[in-house]
Amino acid sequence: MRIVLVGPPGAGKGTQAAFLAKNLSIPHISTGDLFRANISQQTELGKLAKSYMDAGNLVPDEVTIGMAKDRMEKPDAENGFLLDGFPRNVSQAEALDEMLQSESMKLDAVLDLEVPEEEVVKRIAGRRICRKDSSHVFHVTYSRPKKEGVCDACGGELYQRDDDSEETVRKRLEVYHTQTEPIIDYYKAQGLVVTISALGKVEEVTARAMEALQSDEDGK
Ligand SMILES: Nc1ncnc2c1ncn2[C@@H]1O[C@H](COP(=O)(O)OP(=O)(O)O)[C@@H](O)[C@H]1O
Repeated sequence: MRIVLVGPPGAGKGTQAAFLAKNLSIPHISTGDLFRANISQQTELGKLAKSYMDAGNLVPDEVTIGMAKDRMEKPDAENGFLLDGFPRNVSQAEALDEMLQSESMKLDAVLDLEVPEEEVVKRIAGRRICRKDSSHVFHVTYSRPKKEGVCDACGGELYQRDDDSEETVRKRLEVYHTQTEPIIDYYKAQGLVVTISALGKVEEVTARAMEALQSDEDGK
């Protein structure tokens, strides 16, 4: 299966993607994680991306599309993938379509995670992420980790992302509305969009997503 996950920052895309990719036996490809790996390895690409990310802006398409394409061409992605954070604007969506068409492939579904705006700001400002596994996310506001700064799941160090300050979150939301949301209509025109609510427990959202993807497949 080839799936694209969309939704505002803080919708839980990364968390859901990790579970869904496991359930569906396809690789989870997150452009945000690819950028963060480049930042921690201090590559040229990482240095360039960081300035955009810290300001809450999109990294330029020239850089992003090439990086996403390289990752999708890896052997593990031959039979499918779950894209998280890509495409993030209409020109990236067009580039993805062109890339898939040239290989006679197509997307199976675009899963849209819906969450109210107030919830997003609350979730992100209080979130801490594990350095060992970025799908281990904790919210100091409600699921406080048992020991401050330590991941309950694996013992890794928890940190706050540089772009998770309230000011940057507001900018990321604005960028989401103006640049990313239009891809939902772009994909609706292709009949690919499946929308679910991202509220509730992590496992409830995963179950909702699996069910929606399944009935979408059955309906095709
Ligand atoms: N496809 C993309 N195009 C441009 N920039 C991207 C893309 N994916 C990630 N980024 C950059 O990385 C940042 C973090 O993305 P991500 O980890 O997906 O977090 P979130 O979905 O919570 O905003 C974005 O704000 C943006 O600067």
